[in-house]
Amino acid sequence: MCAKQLVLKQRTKLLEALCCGGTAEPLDSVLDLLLSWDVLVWEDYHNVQGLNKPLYSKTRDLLDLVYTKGEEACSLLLAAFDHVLPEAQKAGLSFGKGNSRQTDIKKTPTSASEALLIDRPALVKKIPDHLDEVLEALKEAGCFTSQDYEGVLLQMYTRSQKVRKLLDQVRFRGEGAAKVLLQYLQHIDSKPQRVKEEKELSTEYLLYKEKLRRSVESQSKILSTYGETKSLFLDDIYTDGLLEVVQNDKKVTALGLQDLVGLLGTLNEEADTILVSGEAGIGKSTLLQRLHLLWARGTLLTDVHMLFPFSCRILNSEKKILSLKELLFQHCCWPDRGQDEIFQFILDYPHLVLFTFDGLDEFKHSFTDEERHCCPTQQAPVHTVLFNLLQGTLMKGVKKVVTSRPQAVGPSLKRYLRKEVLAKGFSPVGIKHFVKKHHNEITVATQVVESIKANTALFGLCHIPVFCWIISKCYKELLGCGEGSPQTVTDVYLMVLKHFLQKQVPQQHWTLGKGWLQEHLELSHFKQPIVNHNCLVHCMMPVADDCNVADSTNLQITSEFVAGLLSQRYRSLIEQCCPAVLLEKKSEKVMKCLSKAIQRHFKSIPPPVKGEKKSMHAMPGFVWLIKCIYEMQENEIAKGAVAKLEIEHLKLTYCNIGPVECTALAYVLRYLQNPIGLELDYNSVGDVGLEQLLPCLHICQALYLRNNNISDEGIRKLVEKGVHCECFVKLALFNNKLTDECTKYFACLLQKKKDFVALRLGNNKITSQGAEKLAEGLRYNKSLQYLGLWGNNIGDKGAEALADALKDSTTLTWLSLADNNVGSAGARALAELVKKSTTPLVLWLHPNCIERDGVECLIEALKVNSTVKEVWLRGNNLSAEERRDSHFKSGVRQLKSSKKLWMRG
Ligand SMILES: Nc1ncnc2c1ncn2[C@@H]1O[C@H](COP(=O)(O)OP(=O)(O)OP(=O)(O)O)[C@@H](O)[C@H]1O
Repeated sequence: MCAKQLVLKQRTKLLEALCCGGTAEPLDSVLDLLLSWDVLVWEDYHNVQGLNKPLYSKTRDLLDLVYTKGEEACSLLLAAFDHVLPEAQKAGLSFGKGNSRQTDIKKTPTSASEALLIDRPALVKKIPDHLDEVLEALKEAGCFTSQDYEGVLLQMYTRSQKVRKLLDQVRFRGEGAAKVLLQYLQHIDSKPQRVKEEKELSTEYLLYKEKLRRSVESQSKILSTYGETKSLFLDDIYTDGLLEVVQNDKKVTALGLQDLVGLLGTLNEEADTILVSGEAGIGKSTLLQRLHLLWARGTLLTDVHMLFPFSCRILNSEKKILSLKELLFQHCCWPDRGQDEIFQFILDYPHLVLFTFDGLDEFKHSFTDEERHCCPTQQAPVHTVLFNLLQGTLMKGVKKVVTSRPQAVGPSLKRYLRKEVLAKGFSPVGIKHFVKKHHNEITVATQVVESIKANTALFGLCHIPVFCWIISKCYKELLGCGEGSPQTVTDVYLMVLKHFLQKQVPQQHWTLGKGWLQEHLELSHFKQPIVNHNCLVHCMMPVADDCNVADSTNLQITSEFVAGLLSQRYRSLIEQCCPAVLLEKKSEKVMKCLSKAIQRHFKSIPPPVKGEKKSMHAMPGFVWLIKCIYEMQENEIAKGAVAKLEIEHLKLTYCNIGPVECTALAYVLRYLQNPIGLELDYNSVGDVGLEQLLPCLHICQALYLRNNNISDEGIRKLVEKGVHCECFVKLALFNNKLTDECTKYFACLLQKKKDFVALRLGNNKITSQGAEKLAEGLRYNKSLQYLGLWGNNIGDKGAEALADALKDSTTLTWLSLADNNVGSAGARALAELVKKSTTPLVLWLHPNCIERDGVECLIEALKVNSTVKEVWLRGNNLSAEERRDSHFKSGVRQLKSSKKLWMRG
């Protein structure tokens, strides 16, 4: 389709993509590019910008104007959109072939004004850091009046808008002004930007900075825990948790606290807001507190001069309208003198300032970008100020870190995020460190660690720091309970209850069984019953009514607990608040609700496309339902909920599944009647979660665990069980933490399971040694169809070993050794495999370092064997000359046209 047609056909989508953020920045950036590429002349630009035109009208006018300019202009317009829009907003749009050649070649300017026009997109990025000095230079040279000067600095403009105003004004002032600006910019290039030296800064500023640091330090030194009287110093207890970012290519990368504000994981360079998201109790507030403390001590974020910490819960109580200036000074730290000067520093050096907002999920207003507010000294309701800060309409350039539970962050906020950091709680080593820090006595710490490790369900729970804290706090109950250690969240909550009750009663009552708890609940140490029977079933109503429970984390947490309390195990505990018969009824009702809700989920699956499996993609709330069932610990309920379900594939990608969720899933899914493919890609299963999944491995025909932080140890346990599971035949482990160590387990799996079909191990750290080990297992296997090792480093030796082991295979149809450092020696060995293959094999060898002789061997092999389907060789080591060689070309041409060979040249 030609560019004009693309613009016309996608008009609505283009309009929406450019304007949906509500800010003029994307449109302005497109206009900059079009001016620079000569698609628009100055007059066009002013016509589009118009006076007081709404954003949508401006964009419509631009689309109309460029459309009338013809095919080439439309092609460049699409290229500009492609350039400006963030990836998330490009979905569903086609930008055609683009006009990349033209956009890459810069015209040679014939005047200073033209040079500024051609470089406009780059200047808009560069000048903001030097705005004041550039303005001074223009004023000094007599090119700008005071009015011009002030007109550029109006507070309603963002930083890049100020630069555009400056450039427009320079153009208006003529060639002389343009020359002065160009000269000054050349001068800037040779000297790095610097903040005023500390000694040049006023005493007021320095005193304030010190006061702010001291205030932040004293606020963050002590960990605020639930109802503790004793102070707990953050330094004594802080344990590093796991942090991850999802990059643009969907790759998950681990992150340290020092990288939180850095470039790693940036998705949208224009945005300033960094989100730290994670489930309840995963440690978001504690992480922020640590960040504050380290900044205040000058050991982290050393380039940040001022850090302003906010709590969204406290902001809720702000009823007055107030300006940003008032918000900063009244809520964080009051300047004793020089308010204006200090605030001016913040405005002048936004990149040296950081705002943090803890607990956005607790803020009573939901995020919206409908109300604009961009003036830092103008008053507005606190939610308007906060939302405009997060969007970047207000104080563009100041980095903001905001924490929230995931449910509270919708798509409207996501589009303003610079990056999203996922807090994933403690690693197994982290759990050990935390417990050791918590207990001074090493013997107690060791006992607690041992008893956590001995119970895998509890071990899973402890990766959530708040549970780790509870367990450590209630260690006496854990170690001396005599009724088995906690398995469910309900068990843990009741343990806390015992802990508090125990503090109120004399020492002789220290046998802490369930009976003890019941006795004390009945003795009514509390004036009111702990649980009101009306609230019990009420909590479960959203399930019955099919409301969107996924929106409310607190409701989810409460109803999990309620489900646990209503189970057979604990019902007796609450008999005092409700007659037994009624309780029985309520419990039955809850069970029905859960079972029905699961059925409803499955009924919503559309009928499978012919030839495809009946697949269900879990809706929000599915995992929570499973967790409620787990809390009840009654096999019959789990069985009743899933036994009759007919699905072949269950997709739970990006569902925030960690070890706790794995325990619940395995508990319920083990009752499925027919084997399924269980897809858990892009979660945080880890080795602990993988172990938790083992009880349901017998119903897994396929297990997909891409991007899940799994290491060799996890694989050891998986294979130990997997070899005995009859229907388990496919495994995908792309992008985990696997090394050569795991290949001996896979070799054993392949050797013992004669029907294993697919093994995908791409993007791990397997070398030639691992490949050789794997080959030992492959020699015995007569069933494998798919073997994926893309993005490892098996080299020639590994390729030779695999080719040799697979040469007699009658089943292999896909082998990926793409990006594995394979050279010609490996290619020659693989050519033998290609020659002998009796299957429609597809072989991926792109990109590697195969040279001409290796490629020729593969081509010869392909000519000999017509059953082989495809060989991919793009991105290997052939020079342009070799590719042009006529003999070589004729060999390739025929294979390429029959689509058997994929290579360039
Ligand atoms: N990194 C850590 N080191 C030591 N203890 C931690 C850490 N993270 C969390 N904790 C413990 O877990 C408790 C809960 O953590 P925190 O309040 O930070 O979680 P959160 O994710 O902010 O929870 P919510 O979403 O409920 O606000 C803390 O009070 C502390 O006892």
